[in-house]
Parts: sequence; C-alpha cells; structure tokens
Amino acid sequence: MDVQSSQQIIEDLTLESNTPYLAVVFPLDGFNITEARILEYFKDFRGERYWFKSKENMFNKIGINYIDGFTRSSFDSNTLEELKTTVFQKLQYIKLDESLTMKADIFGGMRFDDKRTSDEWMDFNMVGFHLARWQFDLEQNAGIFIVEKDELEKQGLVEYILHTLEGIERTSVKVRISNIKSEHEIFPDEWKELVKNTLNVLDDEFLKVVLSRQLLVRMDENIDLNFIINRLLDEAGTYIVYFEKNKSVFVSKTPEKLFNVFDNKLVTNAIAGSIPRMQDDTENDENKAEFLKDEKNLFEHIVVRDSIISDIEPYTEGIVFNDKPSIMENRYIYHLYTPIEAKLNEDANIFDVLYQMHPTPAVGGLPKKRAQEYIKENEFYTRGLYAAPLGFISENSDAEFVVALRSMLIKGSSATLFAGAGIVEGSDPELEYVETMTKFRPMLNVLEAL
Ligand SMILES: C=C(O[C@@H]1C=C(C(=O)O)C=C[C@H]1O)C(=O)O
Repeated sequence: MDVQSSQQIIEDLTLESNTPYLAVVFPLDGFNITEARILEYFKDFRGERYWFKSKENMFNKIGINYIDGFTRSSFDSNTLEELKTTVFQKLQYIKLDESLTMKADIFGGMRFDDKRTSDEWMDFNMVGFHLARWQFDLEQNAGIFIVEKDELEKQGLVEYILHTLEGIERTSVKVRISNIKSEHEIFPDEWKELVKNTLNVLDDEFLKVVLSRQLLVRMDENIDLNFIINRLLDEAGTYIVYFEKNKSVFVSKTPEKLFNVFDNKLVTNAIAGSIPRMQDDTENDENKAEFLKDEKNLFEHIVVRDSIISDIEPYTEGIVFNDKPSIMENRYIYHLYTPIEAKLNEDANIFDVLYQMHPTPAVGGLPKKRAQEYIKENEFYTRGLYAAPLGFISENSDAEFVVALRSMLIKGSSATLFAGAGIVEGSDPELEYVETMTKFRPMLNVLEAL
C-alpha cells in the first residue's frame, strides 16, 4: 500500500451526504498479522470482538468494536432484512487498492430458542447482528476501517490505518496459562433419567429429540482470553467461533455448517449419527464400515437429511445430494455426512432461509416444532447460543452460518460446556451419555494446558 497515492485517493474522494460512514478497504499485503495479534492489539475493546474462521479456509474474519448493527427480542425475517439493508446503506466505500473486493459484514445470530428462564445468557441478545469498526479477513488478506464522517479527518487517515497495522504487527502476545481446578457435570443421573423417560414419549410421530447437558469447568483464576485464542488454533478441520459480548465470551469449534451462500449458490449438509473415534486405525476402519451400515444411525441421518431438503425447497432450485452418506472425520468423533447444494432463488431472504432451517433435526429433533417445545420444557437449562445459528452476512450477499456445537460460555474463571445427543427409538441412555462426554472433548481440550 503506497501511502501517498492512497492518501491522494482519499483526498480526491467526494463524500456523499446521505451515508454517515466511510468504509475504507485496505490490503494487508506485506504485513505479518495474525488473529492473536489483532485481538491483543485491540484488547481495550474486550466485549466487542469476534473471530470467525471457516473450516474450509474460505474466510477468516475478525471484527473489533461494534459500532452499528441491530438487536431484536424476537425473530422476524422481513424486519431483519430491512434492518440489514439499512445498516449496509449507511456505508460509502473507498478502496485503497482497486483489486480489493472485500465488503463489510455483519456478524451475529440468534439464540437456540426463546426460553428466558436463565440469566447466564444475559449478555447476548435474542437476535443480534453487529457491524464492527475494524474488519479483517485474513483469507482475503484485506481489511475495512469504518469511520463516522462527522469525525473524519481525511488528512491523516491512511497514516492512521498504516500506524494501526504496524502496531498490530509489533504486538507481542503474552499468554498466561490457566489450569482446570474442577469439573462438575450438571445433573448427569437426572439427564440419563430424562433420556429414559423420553424414550417412552417417542413414537411413530414424535421420532427424535436431541437432549443436551452442561459441564461446568472452574479454572484456577480468571481465564486468560489469549490462552483460549491460542488453544483454538490447535485443531484444524473445524470452524472457529469466538464471540465476545459485554463480559461473556462464547466459543465453538463446531464441525457443522448450517448453510452458506457464495455467488447465489447455497451449500448445506446433514450431519447426524455418531460414533467415537479410537486411537487404533484398524479398529476405526472396522467401526466405520459398520457405521455406514448401522440402521439406527442411518435412520437418524436420513430423517435429518430429508428435513433439511424440505426446509430449503421453497427458497432454492435444483437441489443436489448423494443418496448414501459418507463419513465426516473429526478428531474425537465420526459423523454420517451428506453435503447438499442448490441454487438460491434471487428473491430469497437470507433470514427466511436461516429461520426455516434452524434448528435442523440434528440439534432439535422431529417433528421440529414438537421437539423444540420438548427441549424447552424438559432440559435443565437454557441453551442460549449452544446449537444456535451464528455467522455473517456480507454486503455482497455472501453469508455463512454454523450450528454452534462443541461450544462453551466463558465468564471470569468459569466455563460452561454444552453437548447433546439425538435420542431416537432404541437409543441407550448410557451410550448417549458417553456420546455427550465425547462431545465435551473439543472444548475441554481448549481449556487444558498442554
Ligand atoms: C448435539 C450435538 O451434535 C449433533 C448430534 C449428533 C448425533 O446425535 O449424532 C451429531 C452431530 C451433531 O449434529 C452436540 O455436539 O452437542
């Protein structure tokens, strides 16, 4: 980035009077910038930082300082679409390098459901999307700085951005290792009892419900967020969601895409049916072969797949998927997996798609509404952002949302971990309990100093 010519571009710019913000798009070429350094450099914005990394290296986004956006106490697609449009209409763009295509994102999502009985989620809105002042995408190697026009000083603007990037580059990230002091399972026996009772409620109509539980982990002192950020990078092949709001941090290393849209192509997937991954590869190969033939798991998988397909039908054309699932391999667990693709209708509202798809029966159940009610009434806590749809929508209409599994809520020195398992006819409460143990693993691994 050449300072003089970039500054000239700014000087030559005519500021539109109908947009309150200027969004300066800048390249990151030549800067040695990492996620940890950006987050550390902007540590004073604690509570207004997010980091969202694709599992397929499609994007790696960091946002700092929530300056605009919208929150709602209930979900209404049309209103949300209007609010989104209004936010993006506030931006006038200027690119410091013509080749840059990056556009601003809003980041956020909605809670799993509207249960309101617990205040542990108080810091997060029912529905909330944030426009960050600083937006970086380390995959696109570019960033955006959004500044209020009435505070804009054109003269030093490029210098200021450069100075910030150099500051980030020079930042040394100190990590204080925290140690786990105690782990406390919340109502494990009661949960197995609930699974047992649920098996009596399931029938030819009420086919499946996903039941989840919590594990409370206390650390020896306030959890150092740099430590968490560092540990999150440890395992490839999952998404990374790191979402700060006020005094809380929600973290997820989910393998599960809800959907994404790039260039009007919608990609989603069914992920349901699980077996643990063992140490021994020969054993794993045998288990995988069995897994692909296992009727309980196949049944569980196919109902999820078909439900997703009927959810996206109204908004898409030409849905494509394979008849037989393959296996998604994670570090601790295998899942049956079917990728699904379609062309998104031009007039489709992305919030409609989101609302229709969530919760997939992989995290809710079937029929969807009945399962959601059952979860709301019978689980021992409020899911909040666990299993919720979180992601970004870009001004160019690209979007990606995940299902926030393998997740935890951090406050001070404690972390609450979440995990669930699909209960269908024939489920064994003890095995489902063990499955949830396996699903706590990714977050326990993040908390454990190695
Ligand atoms: C509910 C969770 O996982 C979901 C349930 C699965 C299952 O029941 O087999 C598999 C993957 C996820 O869709 C969780 O991780 O907490």
